[in-house]
Amino acid sequence: MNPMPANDADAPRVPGSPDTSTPPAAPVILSNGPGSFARAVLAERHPVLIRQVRDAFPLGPAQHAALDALLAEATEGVIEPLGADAHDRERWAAWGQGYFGRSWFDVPFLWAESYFYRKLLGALGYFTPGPWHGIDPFGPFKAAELAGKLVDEELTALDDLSGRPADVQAAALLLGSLWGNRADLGFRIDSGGAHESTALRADSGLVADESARLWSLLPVGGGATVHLVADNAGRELIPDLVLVDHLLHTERAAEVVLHVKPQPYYISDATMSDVIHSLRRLAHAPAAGYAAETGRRLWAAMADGRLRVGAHEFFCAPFPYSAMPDDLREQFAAATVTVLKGDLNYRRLVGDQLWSPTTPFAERTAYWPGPVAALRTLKSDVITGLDRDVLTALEGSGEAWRTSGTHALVQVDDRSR
Ligand SMILES: O=P(O)(O)OC[C@@]1(O)O[C@H](CO)[C@@H](O)[C@@H]1O
Repeated sequence: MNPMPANDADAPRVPGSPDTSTPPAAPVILSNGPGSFARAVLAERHPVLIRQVRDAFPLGPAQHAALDALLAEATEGVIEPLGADAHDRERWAAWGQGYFGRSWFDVPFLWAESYFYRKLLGALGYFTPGPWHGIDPFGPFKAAELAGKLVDEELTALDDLSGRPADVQAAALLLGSLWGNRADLGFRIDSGGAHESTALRADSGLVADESARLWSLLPVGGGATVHLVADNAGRELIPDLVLVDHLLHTERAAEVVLHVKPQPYYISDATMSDVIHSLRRLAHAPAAGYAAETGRRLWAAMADGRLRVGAHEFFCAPFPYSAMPDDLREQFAAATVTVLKGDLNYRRLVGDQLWSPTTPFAERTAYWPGPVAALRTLKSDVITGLDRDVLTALEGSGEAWRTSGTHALVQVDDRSR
C-alpha cells in the first residue's frame, strides 16, 4: 500500500510508511471517549453482531472458540496480530504498527473497525480453504432484506416515475440512492430506526445540497465516465443500480464503473455477489414495470461493458482515501466524476477526524485526483462543508443530528485537476 501523499498533512500516516506529515489539524477519532459514538460501536455494536452471527449459522466448536476470543480481545483485551498462517498477516502487521498490544479503544476508530471485520471473517474460516471458505457471515441478513416486502414496495414505487420528465426522474433517483444509505444493517443494530421505506422520498432533509453541481458535470450526450463507490447491499444497492441505469440510458454517462468491497465488510457492504443478487432481483421484478426494465437494461450494460464492477482490496483497508494506491488513483483520475456512497466512504474521503463542521468540503478533498461527490446520510461524528446558519440550526435542534441517520447531504467538489 502506498504511503500517504506528501502534500496531505492532515490525514493519519499509514503505519510503516515514512512520516512526512505535520501534526493533524483535527483530532483523529478514537473510541475511548466516554459516551462517544465510536465507543458505543466497539463496546455495544460489535458484541451484538457476534451474537447475531452465532444465531444465524450452525457454527462448530472451533468457530465458537474463535468468536469468544475475538469478543474478549476486542472489548477487554489488547490488539493482537493475525495468526501465523493468515494470508494477510504481513500486510496487517505493517498496517497495525504501533497499535498491537494497545486497547482497541485507544487506536483510530476507522482502523479498529476495519480490523474487527477482518478478524470476524477469520474467526469463521472465511479465508481458510475448506467448507466455510468464502461464506459471507452477513449473507443471511442481506438475503432477508433483499427478499423483504420493503424492497417490493420500493420497486413498485419506481413505476410512478414512468413518463415523468427526465430531470424529474433524475432528481428523484438521486434522492432514492441517497436515502437508500439509511438502510444499513449495521446501523440498525442500535438505531432502532431506519426501517421505513426510503423509496423516492420527497422531503430533502439535506444539510447540504450541491446536486446541481453534480448534474452539471453530466450533460446528456457528454460521454461521461462515472465511478460509483457503492456502500450497502440490498435496499441501498438497488436504488444505486437504478440510478446507474438512468445515467446510462439517458446518456448522461457513456460508462459506469461500480466499485464494491472485495470481501464482506461492515455487515451490509456490497460485494460482487450482492451485485448479482440485486441485478437478479431487478430483472425478476413484475415484467411490465420500471424495475424489470431497469434490470434488463443493466444486464445488457454488463454484457457490452458499459457497466463494469471493480473490487479493489483498498476498499477494505483501514485508512482514509488520501492513502489510496496509485492504481486506484489512476482509475479515479480518469473519471468524469466519482460518486462515493455512505457514511464510511465519507469518513474515508474527508478523513476520520473531528473537523470543524464549516471546514470546506473541497479543502478536504483537494487530494482526490478528479471531481468527486459524496451522497451520505449522517451516521457518525465526521462532518464538513456546512453553512454556518445550517450548523447553528442543527446544534439548536437538540437532535443527535450527526449520528441518527435522519439527515443527509450531497456535497460535490467539481474542480477538474
Ligand atoms: O457506510 P455506512 O453503511 O453508511 O455506515 C456505516 C456505519 O453504520 O458504520 C459505522 C459504525 O460502525 C458508522 O460510520 C456508520 O454509522
